[in-house]
Amino acid sequence: MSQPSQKHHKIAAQKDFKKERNIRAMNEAQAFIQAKKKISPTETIKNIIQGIPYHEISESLFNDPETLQSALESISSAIEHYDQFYSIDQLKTAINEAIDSKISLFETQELQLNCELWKEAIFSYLSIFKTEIAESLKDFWINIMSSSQKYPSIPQRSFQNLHSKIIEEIEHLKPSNPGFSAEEICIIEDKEGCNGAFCDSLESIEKNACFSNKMECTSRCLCKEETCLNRSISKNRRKYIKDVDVIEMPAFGFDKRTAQIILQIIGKSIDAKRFLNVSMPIAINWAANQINDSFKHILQGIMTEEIFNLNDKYFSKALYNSIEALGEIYGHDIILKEFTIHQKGYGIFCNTSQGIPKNAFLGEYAGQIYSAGEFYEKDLAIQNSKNKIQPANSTNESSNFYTVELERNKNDIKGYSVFFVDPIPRGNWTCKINHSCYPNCEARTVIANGRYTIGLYTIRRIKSLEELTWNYSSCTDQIEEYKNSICLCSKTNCSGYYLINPSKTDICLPLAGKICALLFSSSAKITSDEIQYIEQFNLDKSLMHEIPEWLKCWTYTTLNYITSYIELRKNDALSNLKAKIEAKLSSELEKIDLLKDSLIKELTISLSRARYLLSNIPDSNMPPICILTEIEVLNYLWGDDCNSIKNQLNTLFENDISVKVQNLTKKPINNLNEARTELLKIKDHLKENQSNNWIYKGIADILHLTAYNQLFFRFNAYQSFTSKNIRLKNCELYNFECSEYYEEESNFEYDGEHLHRLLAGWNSRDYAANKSIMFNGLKGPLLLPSIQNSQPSFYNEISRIKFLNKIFEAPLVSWSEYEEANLFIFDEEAKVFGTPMFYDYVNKNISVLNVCFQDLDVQWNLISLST
Ligand SMILES: C[S@@+](CC[C@H](N)C(=O)[O-])C[C@H]1O[C@@H](n2cnc3c(N)ncnc32)[C@H](O)[C@@H]1O
Repeated sequence: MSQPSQKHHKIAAQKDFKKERNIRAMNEAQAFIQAKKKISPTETIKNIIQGIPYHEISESLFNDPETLQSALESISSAIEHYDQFYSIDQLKTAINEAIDSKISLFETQELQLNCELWKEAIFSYLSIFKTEIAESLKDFWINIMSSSQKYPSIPQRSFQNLHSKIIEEIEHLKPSNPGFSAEEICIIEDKEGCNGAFCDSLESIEKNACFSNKMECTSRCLCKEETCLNRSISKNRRKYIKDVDVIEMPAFGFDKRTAQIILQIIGKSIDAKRFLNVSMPIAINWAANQINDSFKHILQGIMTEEIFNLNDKYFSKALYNSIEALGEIYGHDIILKEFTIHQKGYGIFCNTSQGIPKNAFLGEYAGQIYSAGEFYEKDLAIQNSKNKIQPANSTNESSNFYTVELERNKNDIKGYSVFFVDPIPRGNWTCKINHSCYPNCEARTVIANGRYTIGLYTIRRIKSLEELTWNYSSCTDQIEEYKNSICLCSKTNCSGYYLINPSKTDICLPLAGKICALLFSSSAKITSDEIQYIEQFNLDKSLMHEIPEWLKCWTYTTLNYITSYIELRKNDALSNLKAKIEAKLSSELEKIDLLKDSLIKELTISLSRARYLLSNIPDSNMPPICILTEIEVLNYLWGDDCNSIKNQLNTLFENDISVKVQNLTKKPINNLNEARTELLKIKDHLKENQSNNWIYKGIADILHLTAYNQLFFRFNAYQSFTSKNIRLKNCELYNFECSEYYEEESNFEYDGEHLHRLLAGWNSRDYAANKSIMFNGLKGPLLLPSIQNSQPSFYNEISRIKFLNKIFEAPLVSWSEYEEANLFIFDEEAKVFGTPMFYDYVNKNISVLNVCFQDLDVQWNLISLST
């Protein structure tokens, strides 16, 4: 009986000081929060709880320091345990549990009662500071969101599975189209054996002599047959079998932005990263239903399922609480949008309870092998066929990234080459393995049974239920395609996209350089020294066989160009890194060597494609570019043709009596210099007599550039042609299962300038197909605006200065990249190309290109343009 009255007495006593205490504590806490502005939610809560005058609430508890200490510790650990995020309700539950677990340990009933009172006081304090807690949560969330905003995120994704049924047999060496002879291309010659070192792990195998030379280890090698990874395929070592060791099923993940948000909530400790990289993906993919609020559902699964350890449970609870707490403030629907999982099609998962060990051979990446020429030919035919049904660009479906490159080694007797393995018409389960930025498998080109093939191996131990992944390292130069390739690997180091955009790296040589190479190849004859130079690179012998002389010259010039470019990059690296440590320098040099390899790869692919085209073109000995002779230039500037500059000027000023251009163009001309002088006179006339008319000043500037140009060239158009029909299976075109019964024929119509675009864009695969990319690149540095069509009405003093500055600062940058230059119009049907900026570049690069060009003397002076 005494106890309840004691409680009443205590409560009455508390009422007296409650008001005063609340005000004081609130002031203290507020002062603290104000002083420290943005403190984390945990800190805010700790400050509030520490500010409570415990001795005033419960003297007897306070007089028992040991008990108080232990009770405070349990509250503290309850707060720490949930880490950064709290809602008031979550806190109450946590503190309730923490204090209740202590109450039964208190010896006297009085202490137990005091403790209850104390708990109530804490709750009332938390309610008083509700707004502060919510504010601090909001601040934290806003910080997280603003720093995660820069990462790519998928609003929604509809993945279309290309084909769900695939063959298990490896049929990758049988050509499906007549004329495609991949079978012979991929046979390798036998050589000596290795010394037995570095054969048993993928990390070290690069150092193995046979492997690095793309040779097969055999009984003549000193390595052990049972452990040699280079012999996995030929020895038919254990392969992992679908539906037994591995299983194909829908695969899910989240984007980089979500991964970053989670990391900021749970921290970046090793355990937190392990939770995100390993446990979360397992939970996501094995959750029974992936519905709207599945994120919370998945986290609940981790908290209850036995396969997840205490760390996983701890982090999933922290994350769960955060999502709940934020949902209470912002609304659950809004917060759940930031924690969404998406499907990435199907994937392959480890289906054995014991997992898969490191360095295990999984299987061959089976598929049809194509040479580069054949592969792109087929790709264009597929596009053509698809466009007939659905116009180009009308679909946002992400592209087909099933094809894998297979490189024949540069030491191979037949020379270096690149092939493409396409699993769509005939592949196996390995083509269903998804990409990851932190993969557990790797694809390697190996030699097995005398042939090149791609083997898939594990590079880490794979846990039961874990998804198998490898890093695609695939490039696309189409920015839209790149942007659509948002990666759902859900890893802490995710790069954001599963494709690489080469323009983001530095392998883009300027278009002027590529046109320059074409220009020199068309005017030169190949010498025996140059042939020897090409031979050093050991390019595929069949690629160089029976090709026109100009293409050999182009190969030489381009190789020379790549070598000089790489040398320049290395010299830069050496001078920049001199003061730095040697290890950094060697890794920088290694990167530059890799860049060289990738440039040579692109050159090889372009050559293979050019050969394919040339076999269809009857006039293939004609080079694609031709420099205009003096007479041709004279005709272009001052001839009677309606497109000559003189006649364009006449048409332009036909009705303008204030401009006496007609009179000036009547003068008979005997040579090129006279024509140039006349053009400059017209330029001066427009500038001086029409000083307020900026339209004329714009034309005058273009005339100036035309008159000073020393090098004009044109593209020789070849005959257009339609490629031979290619038989395509329905699975290559639609999302049906692959079947021999449904086939259709398709081809591609090549226009007369397809080859030019292909060679001018030799490290850009879509150049050939896309006319506008090349034309945009030519605008300005290689093609001047049309005088007749350009009447730059907004051309004024400011835009002129900006425009000239751009030319001086970056003479080779396409004009489509800056606003002022777009005041001019370019003739899409232009036949004659060339600008003084390009001529200047050609002259500067003569030594690099090692081609004689003396007959063009440099007279041009850009500075005179600005006056
Ligand atoms: C070789 S396939 C992999 C199997 C594919 N998921 C399927 O169901 O057929 C490559 C395609 O899978 C999807 N994919 C693979 N890895 C991905 C990732 N990390 N994120 C998003 N999508 C991915 C992309 O659509 C890609 O074009």
